[in-house]
Amino acid sequence: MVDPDGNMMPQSFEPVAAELANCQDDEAVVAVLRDRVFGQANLSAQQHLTVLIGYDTRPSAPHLLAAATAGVLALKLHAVSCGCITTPQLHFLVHNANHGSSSSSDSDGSTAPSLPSAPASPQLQTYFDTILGAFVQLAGTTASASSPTSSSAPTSGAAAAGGAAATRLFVDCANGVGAGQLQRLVPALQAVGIELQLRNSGEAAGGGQLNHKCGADFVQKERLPPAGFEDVPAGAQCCSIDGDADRLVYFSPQPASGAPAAAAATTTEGVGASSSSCGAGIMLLDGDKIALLAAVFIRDLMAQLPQQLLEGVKVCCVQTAYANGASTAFLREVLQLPAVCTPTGVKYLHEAAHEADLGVYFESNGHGTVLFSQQLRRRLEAAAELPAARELLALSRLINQTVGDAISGLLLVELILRRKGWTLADWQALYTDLPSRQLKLKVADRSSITTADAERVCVTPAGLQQAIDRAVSGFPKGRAFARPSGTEDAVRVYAEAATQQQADELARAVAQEVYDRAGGVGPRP
Ligand SMILES: CC(=O)N[C@H]1[C@@H](OP(=O)(O)O)O[C@H](CO)[C@@H](O)[C@@H]1O
Repeated sequence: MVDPDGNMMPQSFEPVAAELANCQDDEAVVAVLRDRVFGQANLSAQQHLTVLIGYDTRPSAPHLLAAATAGVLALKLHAVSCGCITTPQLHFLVHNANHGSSSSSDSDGSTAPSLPSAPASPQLQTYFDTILGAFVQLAGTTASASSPTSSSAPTSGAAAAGGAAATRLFVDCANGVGAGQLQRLVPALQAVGIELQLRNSGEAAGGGQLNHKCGADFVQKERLPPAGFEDVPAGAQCCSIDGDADRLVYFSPQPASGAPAAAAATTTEGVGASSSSCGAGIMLLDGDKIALLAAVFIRDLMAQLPQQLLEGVKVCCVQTAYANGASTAFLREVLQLPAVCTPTGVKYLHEAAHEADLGVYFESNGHGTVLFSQQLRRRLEAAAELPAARELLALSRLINQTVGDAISGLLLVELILRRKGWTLADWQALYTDLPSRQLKLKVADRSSITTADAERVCVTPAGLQQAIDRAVSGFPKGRAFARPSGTEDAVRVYAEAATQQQADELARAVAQEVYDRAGGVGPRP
């Protein structure tokens, strides 16, 4: 079962959803929710339950808001409207309502720059205060020791806190709900030396279309600058969020005549196993690169703590099979961190990251966050006289603890680049991606393909995995897998190899095996 965002619902909810689908009228729906959903909350009085409701900028929002509110009131529960907000902000507010505020009050006293005139609800204000307060604390405490951030496109704007040069960041908002929230941050970020230039804010004549030729998924899959970036200079610092602002990738447009950034693999998807190259476009810093940037920063902070404080503390980085092999090798061999692989879908990554005390998780498409366990936070709080302990705690406030969040992710990346004095090219040079290729094709019934080992091995149809293994063995540094999409009627193929041409060839060879053995539909790849 898939939710509107395309994510699989928790299995425990599937029987409830089936019961709801069978309800004949509203009363029956209310009864199922009361008995099967809120009953599980194990609360003595349902009046204590408050339901937080947010909405986005789509035309369906007023209708859905009215329906959801009516449903909550029918259950005689308290409804709180959180306004037009991003998905991760709503997660944050629910978490805060349950666990009490983890606002910037336990910081080192740095105060967040005040927000602009745009009124935020008190709950939302807590969100902004928390992440901005943490940013200021982390940027300020070592401002004198760290090199100034040197953006490839420096501005003459306000000087950053601590005297660093300002960074101009072009943000592709995917014409989604994140635009308005980032707009609120513009003056506050200007005060700390980040000049946001928002594009695709949904304000173009007629309103830009959500995620159309823009957004994190477009940029990551097509390796092209989004629409609306035609005038952005080559080498500029840019990022792209998606429509509901839970994914983030960074990129830098490359000169039209120049080759694509050496490290960037070209990846294009297309039904029918199209493998056309996008050509030179951008230097991409995807979710893998964000995860590794965070991991490097965290490892450096942890290295400043006494060994005994970290005794038994489990740190891990969670990826999926789509993570570039070079990122996994860097994690294991250079950072000496365990890399865990889960099936595709953030619910799996989130769960695996929760098992560690400090779990960094990101899908390559830019959806992810860093989770700190309660136990680790307590230990750090007890050692708060140590600057690195205070900074790790601040990091746990800067990064949304509930779900991937493009806004707090953006602050995380900007903070680390500033602290390290890195440009995007420096960050890209952390490791060199193996060239890769993604394809997708249609088969008669994609459920005929079943997988194991975090989707890296095909169990059925019989013989497919052996055929993939044979294809892979012909390519140096070759790796490939095929899996049925959870959100589209397609089978996705991923391949990487020593050269782009080989990655393309391997992907096509695997797509052909899938086509032949799993009932391909349409032209053979
Ligand atoms: C290769 C890829 O990007 N897959 C995406 C996509 O899932 P598929 O199961 O591959 O269709 O949508 C999911 C939901 O948004 C996201 O979590 C996942 O990363």
